[in-house]
Amino acid sequence: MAESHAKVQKVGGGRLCCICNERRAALKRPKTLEQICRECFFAVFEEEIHQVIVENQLFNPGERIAIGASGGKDSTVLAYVLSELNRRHDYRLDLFLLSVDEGITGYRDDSLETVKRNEIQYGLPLKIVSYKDLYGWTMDEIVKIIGLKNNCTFCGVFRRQALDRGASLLKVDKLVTGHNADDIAETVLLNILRGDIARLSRCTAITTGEDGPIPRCKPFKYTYEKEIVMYAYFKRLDYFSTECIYSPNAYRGFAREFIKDLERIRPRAILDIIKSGENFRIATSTKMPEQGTCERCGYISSQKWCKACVLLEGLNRGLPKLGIGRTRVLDKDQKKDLKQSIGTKSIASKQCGSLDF
Ligand SMILES: Nc1ncnc2c1ncn2[C@@H]1O[C@H](COP(=O)(O)OP(=O)(O)OP(=O)(O)O)[C@@H](O)[C@H]1O
Repeated sequence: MAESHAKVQKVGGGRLCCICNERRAALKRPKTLEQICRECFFAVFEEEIHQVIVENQLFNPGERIAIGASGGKDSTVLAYVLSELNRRHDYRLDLFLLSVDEGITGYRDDSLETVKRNEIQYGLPLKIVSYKDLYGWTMDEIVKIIGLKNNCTFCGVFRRQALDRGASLLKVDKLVTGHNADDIAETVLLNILRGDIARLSRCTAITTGEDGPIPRCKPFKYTYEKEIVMYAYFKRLDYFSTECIYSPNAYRGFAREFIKDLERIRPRAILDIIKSGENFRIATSTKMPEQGTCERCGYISSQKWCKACVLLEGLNRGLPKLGIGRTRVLDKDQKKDLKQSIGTKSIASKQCGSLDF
């Protein structure tokens, strides 16, 4: 509701909450610009997420659910709110925290300490899987070789698979992540800017991977980042707020700033971009990649080898740019050898590994 529509009353110099009309307003809700009190903010924030869960039938009673927990604000609020809603509405879910340790000194080691505290605070069992154990490399080691420019490709591709592997170790039915409305609007824009039709057609789905090993859901699909921060602040949740030290992704940064500018002028812009993304119709003549399985590790892939295996092969052969479209670094024989083993003409990838949720 726009502020002009909200019934605004004042008491002793302060406005009354436009929802309960009893308590003093403590904040202006970023999504609607309503002046509301803290208690009503908690109630509407949680109720909207509950409605998204119910309307989209995200869970079934008795399911085991892993929460992708990075220690950051989004996944911390997700873990907290999901445990609350699970109790309040008797979802009957078995919740777990699942963290991926990418091996980034001074960043992930600190944020994992936060997740370990969350494990105790929320009473949710925690499983940690690491890049070092799964792939034999930490991100610190990869960055030493590849530099800062393309490291997000490695990290995004490896994390996606690591979360699936962790989820399968936990034997869960689904994995939920803290991707919020801002993240999704940003990804819609990036996929348009890159002309990535395949990703554009799936990036707004609230549940993905239903045909893969473990479906993924985004209960915060319509939740604004600013509201998540406010919720965490007012609830005094314990989360880690430092940005990744290896994340210079300038292109995504511009998209993010652009969306924040639009939001300042018109808060609904975020929801409208998501809606536009949902309503794109892909021409039937557009060729879409066919999903199969990686011949090497068995993970889902539209090529002979999955992206993680291609990147890993490059690292292990001392040719780290192999999977990021730098085939110029190879001589003729190496290129031929590579094509045979990977079974694809083009192994070029997108710059950012996190365009797929
Ligand atoms: N290392 C990790 N371990 C487990 N889950 C992760 C990890 N990194 C990201 N995720 C999951 O993916 C979601 C989106 O991650 P992203 O890197 O975009 O971080 P973010 O938007 O800052 O989220 P957060 O505030 O939770 O860190 C997170 O909310 C979380 O659910």
